[in-house]
Amino acid sequence: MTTGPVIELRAATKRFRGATGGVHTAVRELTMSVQPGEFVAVVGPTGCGKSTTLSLVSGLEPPSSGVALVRGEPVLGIPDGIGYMFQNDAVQPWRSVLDNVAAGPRYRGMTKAKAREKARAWVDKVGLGTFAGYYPHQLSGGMRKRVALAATLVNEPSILLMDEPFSALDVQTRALMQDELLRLWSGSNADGSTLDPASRSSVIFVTHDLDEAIALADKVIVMTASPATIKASFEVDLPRPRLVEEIRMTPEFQLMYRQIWESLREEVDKARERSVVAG
Ligand SMILES: Nc1ncnc2c1ncn2[C@@H]1O[C@H](COP(=O)(O)OP(=O)(O)OP(=O)(O)O)[C@@H](O)[C@H]1O
Repeated sequence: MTTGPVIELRAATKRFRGATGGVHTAVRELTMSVQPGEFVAVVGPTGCGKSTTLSLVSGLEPPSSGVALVRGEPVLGIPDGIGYMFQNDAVQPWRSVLDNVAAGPRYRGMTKAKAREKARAWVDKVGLGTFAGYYPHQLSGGMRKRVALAATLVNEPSILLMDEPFSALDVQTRALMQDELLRLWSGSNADGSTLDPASRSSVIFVTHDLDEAIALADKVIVMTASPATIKASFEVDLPRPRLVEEIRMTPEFQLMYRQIWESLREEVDKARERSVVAG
């Protein structure tokens, strides 16, 4: 049983060698941690190094210096129990909804019958019960996103890494998916009960959208313009369960928004100025 943070980056730096031989620092001396069951949103200007930060946690990229730890162990390769969701749907077009969701459990060695049974439950949970036999091209973008969410959550990840998963959706569908994510992450049941917070997945959710970050998260981390390091961290002291469209209307939300935007705006402006100079 892990007692400390589930995810920790300690002074993690990531440098990439560019195509022309130069070295680009994407992430600089970044220190952050995520506690068991904590939902952390990361916001920062375009291209600052948010995705690279996730790659350090997932083991897709080793740090150039500093350390990345998952459950107190240095990350060497992809740690167990990690689920991902990206902007792209990542659904398999040749598989039905049910078989897309069953693919993870099958890959992990479950029998076809068991995997489909488990997948069936998740397809129902994301509201696609009547579409289980459909193929991705027969679904809307929002429905494909539900498939991707079910296909990730069916594996019961203890760590969920999300890189702008809803940014391609229209505003209404996006709000529905945000509510759906919160409901499933908190383990809400029809009787109103929820999972003990420490048993929930630990989430890092990267987004450009400050509204989304505050509505979803327990903590919002603001990153600096490139290279990414932590500029500031804000605890989001808003009650749960939350409905994103409702929580956004509250004065507490709007106050938080103004405070965090103050911090983020400086970095967005820096990044814009640089892109004008570079352009
Ligand atoms: N594998 C790689 N090789 C070389 N450079 C890379 C690599 N991955 C990322 N970079 C560079 O690192 C910087 C940060 O990229 P990253 O994708 O982490 O930023 P981001 O904040 O997620 O961007 P966005 O907001 O646009 O999604 C960019 O300049 C990018 O070109």
